[in-house]
Amino acid sequence: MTDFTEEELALDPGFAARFERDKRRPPCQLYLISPPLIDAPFTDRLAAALDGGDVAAFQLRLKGIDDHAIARAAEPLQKLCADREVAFIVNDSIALAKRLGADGVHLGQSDGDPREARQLLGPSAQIGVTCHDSRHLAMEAGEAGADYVAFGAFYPTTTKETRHRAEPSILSWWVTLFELPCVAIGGITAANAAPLVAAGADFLAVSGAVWNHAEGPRAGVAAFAPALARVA
Ligand SMILES: Cc1ncc(COP(=O)(O)OP(=O)(O)O)c(N)n1
Ligand SMILES: Cc1nc(C(=O)O)sc1CCOP(=O)(O)O
Ligand SMILES: [Mg+2]
Repeated sequence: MTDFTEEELALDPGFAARFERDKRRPPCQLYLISPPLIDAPFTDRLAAALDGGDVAAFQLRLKGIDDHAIARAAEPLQKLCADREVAFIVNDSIALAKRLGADGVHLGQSDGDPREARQLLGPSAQIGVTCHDSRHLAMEAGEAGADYVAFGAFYPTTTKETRHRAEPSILSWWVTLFELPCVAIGGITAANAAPLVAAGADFLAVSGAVWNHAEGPRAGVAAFAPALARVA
């Protein structure tokens, strides 16, 4: 443990703990979620978003269309992600993630068992699990072999109807106790992201703030850069 002066600790008692935590964890990164519906030019929009700054992962989250249509839409997007070394994650379906040879799958609480996903997708697949605002669900997901746990929604969102509201304290609780990465999701924008980063989020999962940015998706990603720098 680094030594801090009494003055430093009196000014901010949490500083030493955050300093040690942040030394252990890589900087917070963006995890981009697709809009629920896309059209053909979306590949160009994704390319523009990836030009805007570092994106660790892209999740294909299409709603209301069947797996064949998702598979067709996925092809150019998956190639683009591979070219840019961005992890390509499929939402909801273990079977579709397997069929596409995706880098991973994101599972909601009723989308399937992380153990089953591990068996089918193998040891290198990234398996994420929605845990809402529940410490219990997050510990269960960790025990089931998830590669990350996702908490949310932190803010109001128009991308999805949400029934759970999470507070930044669940992130700081998680990162104090566990090494497994945590994702924050729900209504996150460049303007409201700072408390989530300060609380220890390893990834910010973002959709609307990028795709609906007034100056386009490239600017949408670029806008997050200042917020992603963790300030102790
Ligand atoms: C990173 C991330 N976190 C949470 C979710 C939400 O998953 P789920 O609860 O299954 O809801 P849908 O996205 O399927 O509507 C997510 N997709 N990604
Ligand atoms: C897909 C999703 N899951 C959530 C959860 O709380 O589990 S919130 C959400 C929507 C994320 O999109 P945006 O960044 O536009 O709010
Ligand atoms: Mg789901």
